Amino acid sequence: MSAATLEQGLAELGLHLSPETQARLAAFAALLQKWNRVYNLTSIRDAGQVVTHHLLDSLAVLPHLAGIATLADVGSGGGLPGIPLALAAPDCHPALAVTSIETVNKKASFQQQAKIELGLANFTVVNERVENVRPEAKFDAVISRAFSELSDFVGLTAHLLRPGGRFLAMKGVYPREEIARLPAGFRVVEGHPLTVPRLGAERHLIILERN
Ligand SMILES: C[S@@+](CC[C@H](N)C(=O)[O-])C[C@H]1O[C@@H](n2cnc3c(N)ncnc32)[C@H](O)[C@@H]1O
Repeated sequence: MSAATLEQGLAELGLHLSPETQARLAAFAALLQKWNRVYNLTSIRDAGQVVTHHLLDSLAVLPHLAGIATLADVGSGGGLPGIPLALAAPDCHPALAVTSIETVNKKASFQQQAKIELGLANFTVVNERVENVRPEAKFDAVISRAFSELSDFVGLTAHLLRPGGRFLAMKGVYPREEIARLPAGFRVVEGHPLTVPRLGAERHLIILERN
């Protein structure tokens, strides 16, 4: 993994993370690559692409998390975007706690191992189908990347949100057709184009609320 690519990418995102946090992000990337061989966590195997497609892509949403203290990452796979967000939070969003929900046991086990190895106090793993999760306290927001189309995302996760909570959907091209298929009771309140350094692909963060 190129530490310089990460450092430069973070600067382009306007994120000021300490050298220690950057080292922990690099350590997570190394864990992901190491365990990918066994657990098949991601199709991305190139070290540089792990930085752009996983670390920087996940962290690009950070400026849009203002006011959110509890965040559920649904269908998190190898811990994306949840683990990079939890790693960066102490430097730029100290109130943030991330709960990661993943149904596949081996992926959740990887995340638990990463939590232990990286000492992630603000990160919790739940190995369960999201529809079966009944949190003690509902979340300020739920986020997902590459999980499902918008209508399924809101349908499967609405029970996790506190009143006034928000759905954050990380998407590629602006998902006009998915928005048109949203069920009644949900609306898009913000749509942000995201520029992820060196990714070379469109990204959008779509923010939704209940009506
Ligand atoms: C395409 S992967 C995306 C993983 C990660 N978010 C990323 O961007 O790399 C979708 C993940 O959602 C998980 N998943 C699918 N249905 C789920 C459900 N009902 N509850 C929890 N996780 C689910 C799958 O096991 C898979 O790991």
